[in-house]
Amino acid sequence: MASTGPTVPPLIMRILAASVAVSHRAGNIIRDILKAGDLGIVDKGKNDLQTEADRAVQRCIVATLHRHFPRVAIFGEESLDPGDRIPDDYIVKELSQDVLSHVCPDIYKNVSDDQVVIWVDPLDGTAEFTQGLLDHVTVLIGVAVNGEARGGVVYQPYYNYQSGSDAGLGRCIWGLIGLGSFGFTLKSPPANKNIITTTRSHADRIVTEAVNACEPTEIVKVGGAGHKVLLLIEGKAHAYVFASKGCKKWDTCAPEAVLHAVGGRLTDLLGNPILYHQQVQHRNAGGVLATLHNHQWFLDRIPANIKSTFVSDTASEEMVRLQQQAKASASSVPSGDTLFKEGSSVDPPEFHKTL
Ligand SMILES: Nc1ncnc2c1ncn2[C@@H]1O[C@H](COP(=O)(O)O)[C@@H](OP(=O)(O)O)[C@H]1O
Ligand SMILES: [Mg+2]
Ligand SMILES: [Mg+2]
Ligand SMILES: [Mg+2]
Repeated sequence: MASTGPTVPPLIMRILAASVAVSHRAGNIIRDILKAGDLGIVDKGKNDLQTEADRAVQRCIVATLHRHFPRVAIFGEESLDPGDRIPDDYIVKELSQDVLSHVCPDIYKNVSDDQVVIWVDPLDGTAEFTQGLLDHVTVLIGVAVNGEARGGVVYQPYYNYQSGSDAGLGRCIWGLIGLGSFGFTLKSPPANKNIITTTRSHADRIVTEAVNACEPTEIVKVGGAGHKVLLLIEGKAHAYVFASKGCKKWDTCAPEAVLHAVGGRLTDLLGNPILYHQQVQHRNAGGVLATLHNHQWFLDRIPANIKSTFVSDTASEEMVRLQQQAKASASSVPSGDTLFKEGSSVDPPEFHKTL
């Protein structure tokens, strides 16, 4: 009788195992670049910084994941020259055995390459990184299945950096909806307070107004979407409120999956899901609201005049669909798809399957 060799774990488990493994390498790259001292900072726009660490880590993660999963779509935040040489030691061949030791939930067993999109933020919290607020920095790898955030890795390279040399530097948190999240201790926030976390470096009048409308007893302004979601799952904040279109899919995909896997929610400000399929616009034009508990209570606090300026992904896509339908049925009708085009045109170019 022919032997049936070792069974290959399901795709989603292999992607998470490769992502966890490469996130540790990413942490080393970030720490080495900071130690070397030349951050090579450029401003990609207005208050939108990029450093050599962002560039190097994107090369490492995208090249590694593309090598393992050549048919899976990968979007990274940074726009890089596809001709860039990638050092051999940037390709991480190992898979995390810790991830593979978990049993894959049945719902993912038949997921195939074309159903998956990976969203990579090589360094989240760049502004704070350049200012030495090192625990705000995370590396984010989000795994979407059929347009929904399902799995995520949030690696914090400077976790413990102020705890003395005995404390292990860096930690990896990962999760999969249906399986759970690992690498931290889940804690609820204090019941007698209402701590709101929000941006430290991208605030404006509307961002502040939305936070104040949530009746905070305390406001924690810190960098990074990943870091703010860590505050939620470790009981240090009740809600992450960001009434801005500045966050992108790579900022929210991994944190959303990790949060959701422990019972929390991350939606836009209208309470609608953020979408993560291949064709979706990259910016979160509906803003961001994340909580571990009482999501609806916070949604109800966001003022209607603020809500009316945000557009959910579902609504944008429906609008485009209707416009395409109208165009097809009456070619003489002038096209009016300005809103979606505006949203798309401000997105930074992606590095997608260019390796
Ligand atoms: N107005 C804006 N323009 C560009 N990026 C923005 C932005 N507002 C938020 N972001 C991005 O969203 C992430 C979280 O923002 P914040 O730290 O302000 O809460 C950061 O990711 P990066 O650091 O990966 O670029 C940040 O740059
Ligand atoms: Mg950035
Ligand atoms: Mg980011
Ligand atoms: Mg980034």
